[in-house]
Amino acid sequence: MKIFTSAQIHELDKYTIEHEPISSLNLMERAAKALKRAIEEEWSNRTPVVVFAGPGNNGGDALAVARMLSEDGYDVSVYLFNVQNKLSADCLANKKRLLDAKRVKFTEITTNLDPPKLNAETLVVDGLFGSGLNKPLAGGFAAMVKYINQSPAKVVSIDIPSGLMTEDNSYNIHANIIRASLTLTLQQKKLSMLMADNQQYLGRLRVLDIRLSQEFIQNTECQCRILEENDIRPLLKSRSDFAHKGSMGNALLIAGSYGMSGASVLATKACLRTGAGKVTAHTPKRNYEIMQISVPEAVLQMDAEETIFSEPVDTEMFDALGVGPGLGQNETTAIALIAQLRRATCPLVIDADALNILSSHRAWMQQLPKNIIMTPHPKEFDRLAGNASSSCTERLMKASELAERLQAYIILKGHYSALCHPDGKIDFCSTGNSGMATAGSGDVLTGIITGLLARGYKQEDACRLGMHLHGLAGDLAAKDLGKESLIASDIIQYLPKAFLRLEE
Ligand SMILES: NC(=O)C1=CN([C@@H]2O[C@H](COP(=O)(O)OP(=O)(O)OC[C@H]3O[C@@H](n4cnc5c(N)ncnc54)[C@H](OP(=O)(O)O)[C@@H]3O)[C@@H](O)[C@H]2O)[C@@H](O)CC1
Ligand SMILES: Nc1ncnc2c1ncn2[C@@H]1O[C@H](COP(=O)(O)OP(=O)(O)O)[C@@H](O)[C@H]1O
Ligand SMILES: [K+]
Repeated sequence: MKIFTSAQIHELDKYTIEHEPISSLNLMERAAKALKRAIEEEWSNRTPVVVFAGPGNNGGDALAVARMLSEDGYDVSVYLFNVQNKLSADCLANKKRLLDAKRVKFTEITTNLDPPKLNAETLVVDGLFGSGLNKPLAGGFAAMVKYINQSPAKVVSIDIPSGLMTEDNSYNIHANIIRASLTLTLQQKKLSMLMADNQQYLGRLRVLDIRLSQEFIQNTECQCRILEENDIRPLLKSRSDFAHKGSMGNALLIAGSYGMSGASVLATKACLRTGAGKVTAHTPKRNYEIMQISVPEAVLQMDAEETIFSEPVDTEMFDALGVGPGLGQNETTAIALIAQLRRATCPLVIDADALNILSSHRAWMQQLPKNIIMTPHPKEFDRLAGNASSSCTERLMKASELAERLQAYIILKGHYSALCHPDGKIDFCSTGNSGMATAGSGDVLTGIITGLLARGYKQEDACRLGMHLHGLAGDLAAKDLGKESLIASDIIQYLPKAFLRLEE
């Protein structure tokens, strides 16, 4: 699914009107029908409805929805905000249709509003502003939003909670954004809807297909998209009948320190489960028995040190290197790590403590080879960037800039993990669930991506497929085991089923 900007959404709207062709008023009618249907699926016509409509097309949608709900027997009161005496053409047309229908209580607000009582039974339809919002809400609109938010009423937002920007909300006024129970967004999710810090406004999110031009959607380039199973399936490599372990990729993982051998166990197992022919784990001596017993399929390469990673190793015979999980941040390890990164001859994934080490030696970042893959979670990214971001969108934009500057692939992990490409594009992962918020999940991802690189996937495909498989395995595990009890090893255990699902 492509994520268009508000400017592109506007173009898409226009293109559909011109090329379907359909009048803009009929397109609004189509959107309103879809909205009305979705509302009726959740609330019966015994629910009193209060509609707040703004002056633009979001308000137009709301007025059309009000008319349709009233036709279906709902008791509807409408408040149309027209403080500048300027309504969009379709909003005005829908005001007329609504008044002609004569079924609703209608108030047009031109100065001050004496707000209606909103109780727990009331359903508020929020159609104040949609994708045309161009600055934070203030004045009477802000007061209205606060009034709605403080009421016990349920709120359904049309297209986007009023006050929330389609893209960046870093500088928005957060108290002046509607907190919806349900958001019915039109055609596609908006960028701001993927950010963790905006979830509080959205409530449940549903996307309604209003049949905007597929031709435009397919032919228009955009910076961001959500990867779906259809995008991922074609990436899968087949396995030749004549495959042997020497032809299926040779992976190296440098992971684990004393007390953190589990990280290397998880990464190594995940790497094996991803199909690599051979996996070598380089780890401190003291982890020998643990590794040997936990992952008998792996080849072990012991560090000279008992408890830490201390010396770079030759990577010439390997097809991929993953480094970082459970590595610790000892100064000796830091020096070994940077030497390792400099001399690595194969594709590289760096994660966890390897990223933390880079954060405390940021000058070294300039020496990183191109096309390196980094997999920070938000805190690791903030350390890497040198300062905390004020919002998730700001962090994402910084990650995208860093990926361009370093010519690297950066996976900013979370719900909707974001893969930032060296060319500025961003792919969001659609799989994964909150059950995966458990220690070790990230080590599993590092193992998976390293395994895919060893199997011969190009960096961008290894990242895309790796994120998707990781989340899908987590989703399949959660289906059987529930989210609460899920642990990182379960993700590994469900990797085979994730592959099977993609191969279906
Ligand atoms: N995309 C589609 O395919 C379809 C879209 N549809 C619907 O259209 C919606 C987009 O409609 P839209 O473009 O008219 O914008 P909308 O959000 O109603 O607001 C614009 C008005 O708000 C004003 N304004 C802005 N910020 C403000 C502020 N802070 N405080 C005060 N005023 C502010 C702005 O005034 P301006 O600043 O431009 O003078 C202008 O008057 C979209 O979300 C969806 O619901 C469907 O009908 C059909 C298919
Ligand atoms: N709520 C969630 N939804 C989807 N994926 C999640 C969620 N929470 C965590 N994950 C995934 O789990 C992994 C956690 O990684 P990380 O924080 O590095 O864990 P650790 O360092 O403990 O191994 C990431 O890939 C992340 O995308
Ligand atoms: K809205």
